[in-house]
Amino acid sequence: MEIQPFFSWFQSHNGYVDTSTMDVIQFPPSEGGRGAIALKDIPEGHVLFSVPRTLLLSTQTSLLPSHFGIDAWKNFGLHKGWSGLILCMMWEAAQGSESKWKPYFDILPTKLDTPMFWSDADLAELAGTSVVEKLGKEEAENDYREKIVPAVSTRPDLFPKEDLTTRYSINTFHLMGNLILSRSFTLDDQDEDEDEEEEEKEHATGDEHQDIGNTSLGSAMDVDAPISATNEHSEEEANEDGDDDEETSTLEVAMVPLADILNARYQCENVKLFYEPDCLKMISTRPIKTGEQIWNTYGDPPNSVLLRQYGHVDYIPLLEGGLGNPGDVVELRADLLVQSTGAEGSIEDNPDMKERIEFWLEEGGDDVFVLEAPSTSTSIELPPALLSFTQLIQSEAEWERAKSKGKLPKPKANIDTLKIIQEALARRSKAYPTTLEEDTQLESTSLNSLSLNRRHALVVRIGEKKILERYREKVSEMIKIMEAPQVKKPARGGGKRKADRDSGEIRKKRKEMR
Ligand SMILES: C[S@@+](CC[C@H](N)C(=O)[O-])C[C@H]1O[C@@H](n2cnc3c(N)ncnc32)[C@H](O)[C@@H]1O
Repeated sequence: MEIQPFFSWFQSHNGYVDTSTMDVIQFPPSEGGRGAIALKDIPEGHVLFSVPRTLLLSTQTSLLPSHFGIDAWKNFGLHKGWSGLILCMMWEAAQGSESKWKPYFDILPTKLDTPMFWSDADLAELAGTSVVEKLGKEEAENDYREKIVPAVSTRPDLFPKEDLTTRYSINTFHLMGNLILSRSFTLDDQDEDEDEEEEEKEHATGDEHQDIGNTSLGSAMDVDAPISATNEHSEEEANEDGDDDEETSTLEVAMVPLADILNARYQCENVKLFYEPDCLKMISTRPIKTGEQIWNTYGDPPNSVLLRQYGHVDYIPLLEGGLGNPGDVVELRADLLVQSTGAEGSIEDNPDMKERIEFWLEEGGDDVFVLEAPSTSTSIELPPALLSFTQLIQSEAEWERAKSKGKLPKPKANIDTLKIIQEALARRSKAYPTTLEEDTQLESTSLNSLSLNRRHALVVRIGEKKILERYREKVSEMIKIMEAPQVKKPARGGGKRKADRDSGEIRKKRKEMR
């Protein structure tokens, strides 16, 4: 796709792009495909391009909501969640050259690799990973049926009947939804920005630019797992139902032409988007050498999130060897820990357990524990929240103490807690139909002959399974140390026997664990 007509449109609408410094070219698929390249050495703090706010495509800038009528827009629930922006995009695209954004639509992809578009057979390859349960296809399609279809059918003047099965079809809805998912930016409310800027000036921080953050902080298709609550990554994900919580109501989700042409890779970011009252500026955050790719950041999420939101994975050298995403995580759901206590039946049928869980949630606990990839070969730590929760569900004494003090248990590792975690990790591993050994074998023999979707699924699975394996080893080791008999020091004598040396080691480790 030729980029020049897009550049001409961009510049003729007061967009600025330093074409002597950057260009848009085709990189290999493993480097993101189309992206931006530095044409010369770029110092830190250089403005590569600036996008006037009038060029952003959002429900605030599209003419559709006012043509439709703001009251009607609200009556159909289009002011909540992401369906309003999806409808604006479908409508703007349908206007062809009548739309201000025609040259922008001309360069947007028409096919995406996100799992929303995968066959069931390919989706099965993701079983056990956290991609499938968060896909939200059903919820998105409910939105389509309940908001979009009724809205478009009332206004044949805006949405001609002959366009309904093409330009306003469920497929177009998913395409636009996933374009938002992989390319949109979430902007703070402008008035608030101005207030903040005032404040900044008062505090004279010296930084004149407001940092916008990264692309795509969520989408209409984003939903949480049945009992999962927020975790580190879900903060980056907007909620699909667009509930009127204050957080989402002051945010504007917008497509930002040109800013969304930048690829990203784990910790490669060399530019960032900053906002000013009238425009958004892409500014280098470190020096960039001639010929290097200009990388934005998507927040360095794990591969499960990268794949679900963007349709690609990071596959780069890892500290411990092999390739993958250093930001990978595994999610361990609280209900798996409950099942691993041996508690019979569902939580609903177990009033005692239900009370403990409610207490946990009321005290601010999450119902998913995130196990992060170790940053070095020795640095695995069990998340304190995981230990605290397991204490709460396992120990009568801890539960009584927690209730009487109104405080969650201290995160302690004892044999009983660790055995429950060990069992939960074992069950978590069984959620994948294949083993780590089978997957790594496939990776070493056939990765490149697999289809793109299967390759991506394999990389996501391996990343999660490797982390699980490390945590399982760690927990087994902790249990072994705790179960080892305490050996008394020999009263006297010369060289220690091996058993004694080992127990010395064990004593040392026990100390470290306390
Ligand atoms: C914000 S767009 C970036 C521009 C995009 N390459 C284009 O041609 O328009 C995000 C999309 O770029 C691709 N992408 C970005 N970074 C990538 C990477 N490191 N590896 C592979 N694909 C990447 C993914 O398809 C993703 O959904």
